[in-house]
Amino acid sequence: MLKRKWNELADVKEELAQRDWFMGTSGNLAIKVSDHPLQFLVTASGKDKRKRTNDDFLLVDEFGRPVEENHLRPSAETLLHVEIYRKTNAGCSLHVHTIDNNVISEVYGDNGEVTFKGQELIKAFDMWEEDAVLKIPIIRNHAHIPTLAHCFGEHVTRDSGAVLIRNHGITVWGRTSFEAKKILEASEFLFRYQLRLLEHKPYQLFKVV
Ligand SMILES: CSC[C@@H](O)[C@@H](O)C(=O)COP(=O)(O)O
Ligand SMILES: [Zn+2]
Repeated sequence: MLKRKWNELADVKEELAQRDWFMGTSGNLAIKVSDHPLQFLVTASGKDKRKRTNDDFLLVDEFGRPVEENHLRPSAETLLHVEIYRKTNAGCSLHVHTIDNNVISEVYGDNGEVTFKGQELIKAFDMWEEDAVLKIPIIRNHAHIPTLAHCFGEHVTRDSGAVLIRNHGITVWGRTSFEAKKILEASEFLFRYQLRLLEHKPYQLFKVV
């Protein structure tokens, strides 16, 4: 089981690396391994996530503490992943920094959310109605990680979702790694679309959905 989950997360990491979504060692990923006790694999802190090595992940418990002591440190943002696995049935959570998600978080940060409507790709969030509105919350980038995790956790109410951290990045989660990756890719598509749209229609910034 552990080996299978390890390889699954390593494959996701490789795909996201191919998209160049781990600039400057940023980003962290996690995958649940067991519910009782709650344990998940998380990326080791500060690594170049474009490389595939035997030190890429370590197993942590429900508090984000390593299950076995070794030379690896869990991601500095492990507590955000803890929020997800404690509160939902999610199986995988992904955090990346991209230019697009950072710019969107700054442009819409004062609103506390960015909304999308009338876009085919919001179906990736399981929203199928024609007039559905997707809201992605934007939270402050608290340097104190327990505070950041607490603010983040207030938006973790479903088994899949996405939260932007202002001028930092996005964290998404899903029941499976497939779903988490789908939500991440759809979010980045929507962000790039919105930024491109603003180049052509700057007044769209003030449009209320
Ligand atoms: C220099 S990368 C930025 C980090 O502070 C952090 O935001 C991040 O995403 C990666 O931290 P990590 O501890 O490697 O998981
Ligand atoms: Zn980060």
